[in-house]
Amino acid sequence: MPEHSDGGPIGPVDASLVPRYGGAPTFARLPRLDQVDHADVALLGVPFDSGVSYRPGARFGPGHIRQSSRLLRPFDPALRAEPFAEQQVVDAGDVVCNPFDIKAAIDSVHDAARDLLARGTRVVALGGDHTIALGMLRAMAGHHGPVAVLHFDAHLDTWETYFGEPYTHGTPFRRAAEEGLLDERRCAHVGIRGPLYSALDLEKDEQLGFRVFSADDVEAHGAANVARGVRERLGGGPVYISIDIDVLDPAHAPGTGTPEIGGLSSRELQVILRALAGLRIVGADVVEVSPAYDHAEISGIAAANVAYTLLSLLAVGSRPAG
Ligand SMILES: N=C(N)NCCCC(=O)O
Ligand SMILES: [Zn+2]
Ligand SMILES: [Zn+2]
Repeated sequence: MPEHSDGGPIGPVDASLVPRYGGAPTFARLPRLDQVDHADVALLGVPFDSGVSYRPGARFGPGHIRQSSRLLRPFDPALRAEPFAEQQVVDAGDVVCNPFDIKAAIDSVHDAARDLLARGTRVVALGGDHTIALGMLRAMAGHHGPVAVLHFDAHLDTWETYFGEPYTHGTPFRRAAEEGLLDERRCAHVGIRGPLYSALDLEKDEQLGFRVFSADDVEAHGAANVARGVRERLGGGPVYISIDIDVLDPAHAPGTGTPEIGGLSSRELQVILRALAGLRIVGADVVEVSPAYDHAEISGIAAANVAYTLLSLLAVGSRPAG
């Protein structure tokens, strides 16, 4: 059982008392949702990858990210945060997603996130392929109204259809825009690169309300300057952060389904994420980790640490002002 610290949040199992390679397989060895009275934040596994266009396997992402989260420690020096002590964080287990019915799977993600939000619990989803962001965004907009999306990815994911199918991992943000879930004045992609289908892809993407901060922009201007531009774009309203692990260069995250060269380093991603402290983050996801293509847990550890930074940002953002 995880540690209770004098009536405050129940944190992870103490790694100085119980070896971190043993114990419960929850994210960071945190308590499960059913072990606490109230959760401020839940990690929610979404083992689903029926929306992929190339390499499969992201359905095994949640388990892999949890396994790779065992080395996380309680204090985040970069943000001067204690993400597990300042708020009650739990592992809410996995959504039951139908692998043969994509629409039904998106509904299941929506229902699970909606129910957590209704109980005052913010959600960080661990995918799964990028299709699942649509279910998350439906829940976010249902609760908060249209939200800004800050989307880290090599890919736009605003394409129209694949094989005539509207619900895939290359199309969630187009569907979300069509459904009115997004505040189109405040959305942005970070890390875009690689070949497109046509020059029109970028024009259509812009019409949906996205501003592109490309991987080349990060190289030319530096991560800190890009982060400043991103913050300006996002403004003060609710923000949903969606992180496709393929935003990282394949050297920094080989375990993914549609890798593209010339990506961000894990360091650059950390710099940009940490610069978001203080924004009104209402939810997030980390998607597209496909463990069969991973080596030495490189991608799993990147994803686990990115999720940790998201938890720190949520802790910092919910501190009383002043
Ligand atoms: N969401 C991710 N990772 N990839 C989308 C790529 C869609 C394509 O194959 O064109
Ligand atoms: Zn991608
Ligand atoms: Zn994606």
